[in-house]
Amino acid sequence: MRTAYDVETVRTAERALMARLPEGALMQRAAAGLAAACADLLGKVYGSRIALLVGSGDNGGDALYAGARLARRGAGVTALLLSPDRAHASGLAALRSAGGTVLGAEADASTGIVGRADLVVDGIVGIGGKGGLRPRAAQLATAAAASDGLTVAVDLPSGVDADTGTVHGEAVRADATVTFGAYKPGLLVDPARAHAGALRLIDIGLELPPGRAELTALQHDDVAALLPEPAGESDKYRRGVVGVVAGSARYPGAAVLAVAGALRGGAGAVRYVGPAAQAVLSRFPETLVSAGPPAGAGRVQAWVIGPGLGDDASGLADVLSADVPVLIDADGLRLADAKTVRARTAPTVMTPHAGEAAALLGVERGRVEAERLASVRELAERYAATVLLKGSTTLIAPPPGDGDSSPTRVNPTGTPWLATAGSGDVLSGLTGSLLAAGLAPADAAATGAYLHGLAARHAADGAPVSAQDVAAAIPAVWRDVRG
Ligand SMILES: NC(=O)C1=CN([C@@H]2O[C@H](COP(=O)(O)OP(=O)(O)OC[C@H]3O[C@@H](n4cnc5c(N)ncnc54)[C@H](O)[C@@H]3O)[C@@H](O)[C@H]2O)[C@@H](O)CC1
Ligand SMILES: Nc1ncnc2c1ncn2[C@@H]1O[C@H](COP(=O)(O)OP(=O)(O)O)[C@@H](O)[C@H]1O
Ligand SMILES: [K+]
Repeated sequence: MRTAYDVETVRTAERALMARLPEGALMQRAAAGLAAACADLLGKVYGSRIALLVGSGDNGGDALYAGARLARRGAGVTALLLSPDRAHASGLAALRSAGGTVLGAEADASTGIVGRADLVVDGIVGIGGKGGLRPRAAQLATAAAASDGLTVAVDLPSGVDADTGTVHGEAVRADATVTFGAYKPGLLVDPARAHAGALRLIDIGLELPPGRAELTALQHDDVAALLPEPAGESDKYRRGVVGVVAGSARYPGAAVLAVAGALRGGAGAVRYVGPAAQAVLSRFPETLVSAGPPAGAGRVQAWVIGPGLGDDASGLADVLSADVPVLIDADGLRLADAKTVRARTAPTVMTPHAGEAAALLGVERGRVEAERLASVRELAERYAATVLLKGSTTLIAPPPGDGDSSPTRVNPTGTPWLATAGSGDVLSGLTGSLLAAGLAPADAAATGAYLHGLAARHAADGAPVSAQDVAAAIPAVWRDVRG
């Protein structure tokens, strides 16, 4: 599991550790890790040209000390100082005595040092950054973007918000980020994540309380432990039955795709209720179909409602009053009333994309995309539901009061190839099936998103995919995760 902590928690852990260590020891650990990562990226340190972008805080100190280490290995290192009189004094001394050059940031305009560097080290700001980059810092970020060399961010790409993943104006775009002690939420959530490049975590000895994590990302082992597996005494009912209320005369395909996802999600049977039964049966004869209403369809352990429903709200009351987990997607999100959802006693999972989330929150889509973490948490609170916000970073927020041990999850497996019509329908069926198989709501949502993202990568393999391809690839990635 990857775990991210907010700045306040990291600072507290740093203080506790610093009190036990000699002065400067922590920064030396950070700088050693940073220098090693830079050397890996460069391949050959001797003779390389390195530009350090140095702000006035400890982030700049890390860059200066790492620069000194690289200068001692034969690199030509130049530091560009944003505030010469406030730059980290002992870091500066170390760089100078290792043979590095120190200039004011304005020197870049006349010398073009950043543009010609093999490696640009962004030590402008780290977790002490506030708001958007100030104009001179922003100029350096622009110069780094235009450089021929690679850019490594120290702790965080300067200009992104560590706690929220928002980006205010110009920010450094790194090829890699070397972060210290713990991942910060902004490194895992877009739009900031897209600025971070490849992540490398350096252990500097911080002890972080697991219960204070802001964000977790499941990895193979975590997901493998959650996947349902039939036991010897299983039958189709014990494995769970998922009911799917989806599709319409206009959108029969949404029903087919939701059922396609559901059939691969571990439930023992899939019931389909709605007007697209012929389309579903011709593609998946194993589906149990009925014309409705949902209450008359027979027993189910979880419902999925919404994909391709159009304006048909007729099944909604039955489904929302059922005492089993319900996943609401697509048109269902628009049709469901917040009060009814809040009043449910069994769990509810909602799966909006940014546009749907914006409509539910009454804000512009752009705001949801800029503030994904705040948006998903706000929806989870409003609806007292587990909310899975889809998109370039898929986030899963549990309802408030779900226990401190349940932080927001971020899915690490997505791919932009998933942005294809109908892939969300596959995800809702898949996740509903995992709910029916007995996974807790946040686990079902995180596992569904994980498998769905991996399936898209597997199916795409560098080429466009359709939603059907994604569904068909689920068994292969399930096997892969089980290892
Ligand atoms: N505290 C510790 O024990 C350790 C800290 N480390 C480093 O220290 C960093 C934190 O250092 P600081 O607390 O000094 O803070 P930073 O160096 O991140 O930033 C503070 C400085 O940046 C300036 N600044 C803030 N917002 C700005 C903006 N929008 N535009 C331009 N300049 C801005 C401030 O004036 C201040 O001088 C970490 O990110 C990490 O890189 C590491 O050395 C590991 C150990
Ligand atoms: N840029 C992106 N990067 C990664 N995944 C994406 C991106 N854009 C969309 N997705 C994923 O693609 C799927 C699209 O779902 P959705 O928007 O509901 O489409 P549809 O309604 O056509 O099924 C979601 O799983 C979402 O997370
Ligand atoms: K930085």
